[in-house]
Amino acid sequence: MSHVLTLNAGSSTLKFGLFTAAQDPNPLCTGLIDHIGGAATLSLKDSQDKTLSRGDLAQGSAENHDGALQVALAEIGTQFPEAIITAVGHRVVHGGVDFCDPINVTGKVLEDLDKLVALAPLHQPHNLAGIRSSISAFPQAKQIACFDTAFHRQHPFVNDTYALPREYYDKGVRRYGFHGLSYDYISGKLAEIAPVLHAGRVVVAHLGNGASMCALVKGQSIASTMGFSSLDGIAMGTRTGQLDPGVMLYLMDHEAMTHDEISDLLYKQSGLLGMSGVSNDMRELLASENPQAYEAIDYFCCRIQRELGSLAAAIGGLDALVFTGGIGENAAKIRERVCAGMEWIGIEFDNARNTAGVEVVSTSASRVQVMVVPTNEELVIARAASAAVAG
Ligand SMILES: Nc1ncnc2c1ncn2[C@@H]1O[C@H](COP(=O)(O)OP(=O)(O)O)[C@@H](O)[C@H]1O
Ligand SMILES: CC(=O)OP(=O)(O)O
Ligand SMILES: [Mg+2]
Repeated sequence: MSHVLTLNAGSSTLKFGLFTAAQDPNPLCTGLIDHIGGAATLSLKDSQDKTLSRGDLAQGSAENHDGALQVALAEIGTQFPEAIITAVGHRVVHGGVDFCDPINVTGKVLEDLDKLVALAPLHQPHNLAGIRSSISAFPQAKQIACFDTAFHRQHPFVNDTYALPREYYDKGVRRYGFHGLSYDYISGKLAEIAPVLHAGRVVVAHLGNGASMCALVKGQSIASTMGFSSLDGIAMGTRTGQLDPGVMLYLMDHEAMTHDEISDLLYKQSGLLGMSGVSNDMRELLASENPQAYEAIDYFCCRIQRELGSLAAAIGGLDALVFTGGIGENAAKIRERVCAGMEWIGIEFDNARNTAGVEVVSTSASRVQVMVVPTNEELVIARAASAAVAG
C-alpha cells in the first residue's frame, strides 16, 4: 500500500494530510499548523477525528512556512514511520494562463511557477518552497502541483477580463480567481448532498484568512470576487480586498511609497488587521471590545453582502449560499451578520440552526438554502496525486 502526502500552505496556516494512494483516498491523518509567525500551534487528527497530537510549538520552530513544513514532515515521520510516500500533492495558488490540470513538477515547471510569485506573494513562495523541500525529503516521489486558479479558467470572457486595452489581457492580466481547490471540493460535495441545488445557482463564500466568493451554475465557476491577484474582492485578514486603483496612484504620488511599501500595505497591513488595529484573526476580533474591531467585522460582512448581490446578478439569481473556510465554518456570528437583512434576496435565516452546528442554517421555508459545508482542499489534492501515482 502506498501513500500520498498533501501540503496546503495558506497565508497563515499549513495544512497537511497523509492519505492512501487510491482513486478514493482514505485519510490516515490531517494536520494543521496555525498562527505561523506568531504563537504557532500544531494539531494532528486521525481519520476518525481523534487527536493524535496537539499543542503549542516551541518558539521559533514555526516562525515561517519553511519551519512549519519541517515540523509537519517530522510529525508525519514520527506518527507514521511505515508510510511509503509515492507522491506529494501541493496546493499551488497561482497557475497563471498556462497551468490548469494537476501537473508533475519538473525543473522547467518550477521555473515558470516562480514567475508568478509577484501575483501571490503571500502564498506562491511558500508553495514553491514546499515543493523544493519535498523534492529533497522524498526524492523518489512524484511531486504534483494542483492549482487554485484552475477551477475558474472557464469563466466567460466578461468575467475573465478587466476594462484595459486588449493587449494586457493577451499578456495575462486577467481575473484568475483563487480558492479553486476548495470550490471544486464544495461543488462535488453539493452534487452528493444537494443535487438539485448543485444543478442550480449557488454562491460559495470561502471565508478564511484569505477570503473570496464564487458563483457556480451547474457546479461550474462562472464568476469570482478575486481577480488578477489574491488581493481583490472582499476584505481579508490582512489584505484590502477591492480598492479603487486611484488609491495606489495617490500612495505613489503623495505618500511617495515604493512598490515594496505599497505591496506590504495591501497584502500584510490592511484588511481586518489594518482596520481594527487589533488582529487579523476573527476569533480575537469577535472577542474584542475595541470599537474598531467591531467596525472591521462590520466592513467584512457588509462587503460580503454586496458581493452576494453582485454574484447573484452574474448568474441570474440564487438558489443556495454556502459558507466554508475557517471563518465560514466556525464563526456562527459572522454567518448571522452576513445573512441579516438579506430577505430581499430570498434568505430566511434560522439562527437556532446556525448555532446548532448543522448543515442547513436557513428555515425550511427559505427560498434560498443557506448551508455550512466544511471544505477539504486536501482531499482534492490527494485525488490528483493518487491519479498521478496510478499513471
Ligand atoms: N471558532 C472560530 N471562530 C471564528 N473564527 C475562526 C474560528 N476558527 C477559525 N477561525 C478563523 O478562520 C481564519 C483562518 O481560516 P483558514 O481557512 O484556516 O485560513 P487560511 O486562509 O490560512 O487557509 C482565521 O481568521 C480564524 O480566526
Ligand atoms: C488564495 C488565498 O487567499 O488563500 P488562503 O485563503 O489559503 O490564504
Ligand atoms: Mg486556506
